[in-house]
Amino acid sequence: MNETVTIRLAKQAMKFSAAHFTIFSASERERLHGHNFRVEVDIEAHMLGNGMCFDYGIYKDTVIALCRELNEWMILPTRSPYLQIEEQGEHVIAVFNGQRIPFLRADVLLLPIENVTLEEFAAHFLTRLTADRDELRQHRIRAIEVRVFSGPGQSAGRRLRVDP
Ligand SMILES: Nc1nc2c(c(=O)[nH]1)N=C([C@H](O)[C@H](O)COP(=O)(O)OP(=O)(O)OP(=O)(O)O)CN2
Repeated sequence: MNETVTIRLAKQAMKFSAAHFTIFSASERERLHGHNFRVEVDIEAHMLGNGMCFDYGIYKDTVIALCRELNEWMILPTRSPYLQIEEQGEHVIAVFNGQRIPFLRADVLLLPIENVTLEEFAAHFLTRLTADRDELRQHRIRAIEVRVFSGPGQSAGRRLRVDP
């Protein structure tokens, strides 16, 4: 059974609201703002007989849980070449181009990404969804693509092919 199928997961619950600013260079960034982000996942897999591939409910729950992890935070990147992050008591200070931008620690989520962009969010979800390679092989998954939207008509997709 070598035929493949693509499962698309784009449930209403695959969303998160977050604040951020995109950094364009060592001296240029956006002002602080937020979005209602949406996530869609395409999973290409082999059919397993019985008229189906793997049970996609597993990944539906995982994507929704990952969205909840990112929901209602001010998100800062820990791997930016242009932003330093200092933690001082109850505050997190984002240091950018000589500016010191304070946030309450309780409002901040530090993510191991280079920039808070659609591309990096897509990579974050993809990394988490493909962490267990044995599970992917067990489900005979060939590739996963994650697409993150910052609003209608604006998204970035990242794709990973899984070695058989
Ligand atoms: N390659 C990328 N470029 C930009 C990104 C990104 O993630 N990757 N992100 C931004 C901004 O953060 C984002 O676009 C700002 O939102 P903006 O588009 O201005 O506002 P809306 O989402 O509300 O869209 P409208 O066109 O204003 O309706 C910029 N570049």
